[in-house]
Amino acid sequence: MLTLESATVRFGDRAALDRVDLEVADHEIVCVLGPSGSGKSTLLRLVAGLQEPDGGRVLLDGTDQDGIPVHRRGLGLMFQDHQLFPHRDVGANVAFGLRMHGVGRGEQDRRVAELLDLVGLPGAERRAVAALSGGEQQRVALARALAPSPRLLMLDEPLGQLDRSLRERLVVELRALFGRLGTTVLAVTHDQGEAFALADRVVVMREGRVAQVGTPLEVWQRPASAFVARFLGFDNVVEATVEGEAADTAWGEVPVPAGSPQGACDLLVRPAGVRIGAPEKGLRCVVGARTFRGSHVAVTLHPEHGPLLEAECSLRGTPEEGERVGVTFDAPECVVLPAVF
Ligand SMILES: Nc1ncnc2c1ncn2[C@@H]1O[C@H](COP(=O)(O)OP(=O)(O)OP(=O)(O)O)[C@@H](O)[C@H]1O
Repeated sequence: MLTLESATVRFGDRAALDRVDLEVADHEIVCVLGPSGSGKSTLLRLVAGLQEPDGGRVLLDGTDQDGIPVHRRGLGLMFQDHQLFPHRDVGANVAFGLRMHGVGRGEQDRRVAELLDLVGLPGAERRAVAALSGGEQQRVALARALAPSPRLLMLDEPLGQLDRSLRERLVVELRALFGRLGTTVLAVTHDQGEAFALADRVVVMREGRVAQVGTPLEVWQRPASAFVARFLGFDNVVEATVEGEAADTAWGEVPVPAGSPQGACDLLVRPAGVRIGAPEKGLRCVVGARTFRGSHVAVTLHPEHGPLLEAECSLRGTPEEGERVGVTFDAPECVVLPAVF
């Protein structure tokens, strides 16, 4: 469906996109993630035709899009700078793209009603946009983007302005809706929870390049680098030298799974793999801050040597702040990361 071949965009002497290759298959939901300034919006704008490439190609269904304007690319855009028309009602907003395509009035009305049903706002045609909640406005914007049946739907921070609980609910609804409609989606978000819940595949960007592509599970289980691991919120990352099934680190020797790459690397220890026990066994630590996270408690540990460690404790098994403990590590939760980009 969508192919980027060595896509490059420069602003001055800085590459906002640097030889990016990417494939999005029919019916696939791909989310682009990355820190601020990593090139996510530039990628979206390039595919939309709002940004000229300085190198490489954008192909849609095998056709080079060079010189094809935005409105001829057959895309649905739900961008932050494409807000709803505040003085038109919901129906007129949703019908906008259909009118542009010269769809007749009767067909417009039928399609608008169908889309409002789909996004969970049945019968909302005559409501004023200004009187809708943030979540409802987001659904109207989505219905408007979907109305002309785009071959590719592009979303820029689709749920950005909504509060967390609404986002979590909508993201599940969106995934189900796209699955039902068979919509191909390319979305950009800086919220990894949102990306992981929505996407079939995620693309993690760093400084204009792709740092990792994979299913949410693959990326979560096997971050490709220390950068990706840290971006996902894992802080227990240290330099290490692996020999056999042991890694030599600033925390001392840490066991790693059989078959791990050998030699100099970065090592990720997931918080669930940090086992807290009696002070006489393992790495001596003092318990620091404890943060309640709903299903568990995140505990910061100050080791006698090496950087701070985060441990995941059950609600009942959390040690007291200031307590002296001993830490051992679980090999299955230790991931050897290639020491590259
Ligand atoms: N029109 C422009 N002129 C000059 N530099 C630009 C322009 N647009 C983007 N950039 C630069 O290109 C880089 C990538 O920007 P981009 O907006 O694509 O990042 P992003 O990942 O979407 O960030 P954010 O999450 O903050 O929106 C940044 O360094 C940015 O400053």
